[in-house]
Amino acid sequence: MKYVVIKCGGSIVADLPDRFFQNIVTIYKEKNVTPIIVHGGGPMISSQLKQLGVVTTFVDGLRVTTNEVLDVVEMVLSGSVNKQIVRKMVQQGAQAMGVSGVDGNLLQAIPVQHANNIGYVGEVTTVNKKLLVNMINEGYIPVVSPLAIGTDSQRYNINADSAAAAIAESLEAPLCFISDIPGIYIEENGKKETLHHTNEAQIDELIQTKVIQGGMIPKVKAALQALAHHVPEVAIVNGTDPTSLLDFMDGKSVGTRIQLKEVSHV
Ligand SMILES: Nc1ncnc2c1ncn2[C@@H]1O[C@H](COP(=O)(O)OP(=O)(O)O)[C@@H](O)[C@H]1O
Ligand SMILES: CC(=O)N[C@@H](CCC(=O)OP(=O)(O)O)C(=O)O
Repeated sequence: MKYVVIKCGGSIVADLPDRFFQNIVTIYKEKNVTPIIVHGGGPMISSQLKQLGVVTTFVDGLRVTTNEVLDVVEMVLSGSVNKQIVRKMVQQGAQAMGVSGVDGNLLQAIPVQHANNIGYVGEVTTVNKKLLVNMINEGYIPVVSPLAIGTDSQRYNINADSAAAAIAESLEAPLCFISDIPGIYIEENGKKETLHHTNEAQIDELIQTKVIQGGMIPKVKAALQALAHHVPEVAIVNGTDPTSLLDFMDGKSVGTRIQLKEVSHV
């Protein structure tokens, strides 16, 4: 069976047009490729924390996660955002099933290694592929929220880009990041340009020079990690562009394609 992992960023989820969800159904029903949706929800978590008067901070694009923060992360991601996406898919005539990475041990994690103490932030060690495949065989499109469980039953907050990469690795499936930008920007002669292709060496340089910042850091790191572990293709595309996802599926030039090594594109 052919799969594609579609990661919907929290920056764009609320603005994704019906057409985007129709395109996912087209991929499933007409192209015979099974989509697995993984979503974020960073801005929604931040706004809920703000309403509760909890200060939130990020280190290298990862949210410092105390137990108090973790409660809100789980409520927002596995509750409202996950169900919003499931409903959108159902509206387009698909059977979708929302699960958190905690359910059925879908995502198992250990604490992320970081120089600072960033709390209950995890990195995925195991994906329960059998559970995903069972859901798919029953005719459901999985919609996954990025929490995970540890061997000690501790919950972990997982950056959604890295959760999507781990799932793509386990299925050896292409990975498409849906975001609020048309791809990775660079500055050329004082003008913002979108890179059509990039690779590990250039990404390292763009992080060093702070051209790539914030939430883009875990995204490109997840992309490179996935490519190093049998994921055949990765791109970052804009979710409001009506054809970007279908163009990605058709191998057309869209957004920023990421490769490990520089390849000539003439
Ligand atoms: N070089 C860059 N090119 C494009 N976006 C960048 C770059 N550096 C930082 N960003 C930021 O990364 C954001 C996308 O990452 P993130 O906020 O985590 O979104 P998502 O919701 O897709 O996970 C963009 O909205 C932009 O503000
Ligand atoms: C550890 C960590 O940072 N987790 C993220 C999980 C959500 C996420 O990644 O959402 P986006 O895809 O919208 O960025 C967070 O708490 O914001």
